[in-house]
Parts: sequence; C-alpha cells; structure tokens
Amino acid sequence: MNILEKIIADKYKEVEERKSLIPVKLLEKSIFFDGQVVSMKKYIQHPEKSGIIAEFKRKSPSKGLINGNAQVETVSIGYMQAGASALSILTDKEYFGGSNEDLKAARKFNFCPILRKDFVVDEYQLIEAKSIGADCVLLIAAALEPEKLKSLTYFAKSLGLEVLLEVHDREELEKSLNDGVDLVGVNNRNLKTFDVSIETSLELVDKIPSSFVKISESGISDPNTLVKLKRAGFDGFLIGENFMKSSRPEQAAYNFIKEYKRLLAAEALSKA
Ligand SMILES: O=P(O)(O)OC[C@@H](O)[C@@H](O)c1c[nH]c2ccccc12
Repeated sequence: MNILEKIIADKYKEVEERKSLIPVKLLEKSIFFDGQVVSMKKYIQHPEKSGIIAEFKRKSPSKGLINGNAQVETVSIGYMQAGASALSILTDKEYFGGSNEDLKAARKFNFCPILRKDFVVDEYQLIEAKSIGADCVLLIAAALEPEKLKSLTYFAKSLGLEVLLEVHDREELEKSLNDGVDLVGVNNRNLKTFDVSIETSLELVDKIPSSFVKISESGISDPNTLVKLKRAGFDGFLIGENFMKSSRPEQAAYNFIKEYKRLLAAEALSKA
C-alpha cells in the first residue's frame, strides 16, 4: 500500500466515525451553512493580487514536523497582509496535524477565500466543509474514480462551494476533468512517491482548457519559479512548506511576495 492509499483507507474510517458523532442535521445548523462563499476563482484571477494560496500546514508525511508552534490566527492574518490571494488550511489531523478548528479560526479572522485541504471521499465531508466556513474544496484525481469525483464535484457545487481538482499527470487530467470543476491544480509532488518536480506543471499547463483557473501546487521555494510558472500560463500558486518551515511563516510570505513583485516589475520594465 502506498502512502496515498493508506491515507484514503484511514479517511473512510474517520468519516464513518464523524458521521455518527456529528450528524448532518447538526452541521446544517452552522451559521456558515447558508452563507455566500468567497470566490477563490475570482480572487486568484484578480490582476492586483499575487495569485498565491498560502497554506497552513504543521506536518506532512513527506517532511515530518514542519512547524509545531505556529498559531493559525497569527499566520493566516499575516499571510493575507503579506499579499496572499487566498488561504489553504489543512484539516486532516492524523497525517498533517490540522483540524476543523484551525479552519474555523482562519474563517473568524479573515475575509478571503479559504480552501479546505483534506482527502475528500464522501459527501459528508463537503457538508462539513461548508459548515466550518470553507469556500473551496480539494478533490484529488489520484484518490477518486472519475464518476465519483464528478458526483462529489456536483454535490459541492450544489452547496455553493468551489472545486479545485488536483491532478499529477495527463492521464489523470483527461479522465477526471469535468465541467463542474472551477480550478485545476497540478501537484508537482507525486503523492505516491513524494518526488517533486516543477516540470510537472510546465508540461501539463497547455493541456488544461483555458476555461479553468490554473494552479501550480507544491515544492515552490523561489520567487523566480513563480515568474516562470506565471509566464507558462498559471494563474495561482499553492505554497506551504516554504513559509511554514520559518519560525514566522507570515514574515517568510511577506519577503517572498515582495521579491516576486519586484521580479515582475523588473520584467515589465525590461519589456517596455
Ligand atoms: O508544502 P508545499 O510543498 O509548498 O505544498 C503545498 C501543497 O501543494 C501541498 O500541501 C499539497 C498538495 N496537494 C495536497 C493534498 C493533500 C495534502 C497536501 C497537499
């Protein structure tokens, strides 16, 4: 069993437990349930924003402990002040050290799109995402049969949530893309082996139809890489570890975005 299969198998069990602890009827009573979502699609495409989705992640199966001290309030507010377009909050506890409480806290302090980063295998998790104040959910092609992915996509849409479809290669893109999807993320990290390569994004970008917002995910640690990805056609960039490994993730994001903007301005000047 590879790590992704292990996570998914555990997730099915976890979801069954949660269903019996917190019934759907209760989730639907949340103040967020009937509220409008903040559109990740729009924020990412906004010309004056960086396109960065800044992630709050304490640990991961590939890196182990990344940051055991960070506070979600401080970091999420700081990320947005630094110029991020949106937030990604890990809610998986077992493998990533996150929680629904983290997302709720981020929601309380920020008006911006929030991606619930978890391994969705069941409609229950989409209702739950809405009830904790998420705006967008991740659906992973490597973890779901295309038909199931499609029905989860439409269920998410019926709740008003946006959908980020994550793919790692051309085959996944071709079999899993459906019209309900809002954003397509190319994961530079292979979730089965943990190998990371930015080339994955560069090779796939032109295969994604232009009606979808394009996100490059994982392994980004240099503002020059962002310039390259933007030039190749990406609208957004998902960055976690590079910020979280700092004792002050929000400061790391600030420095990174400042340098990215400087590089973009220098590039525009040289073309003028
Ligand atoms: O920390 P990184 O290398 O910057 O990557 C962020 C994000 O892309 C990564 O956390 C991620 C991408 N897809 C996922 C699916 C599940 C959990 C985590 C992820």
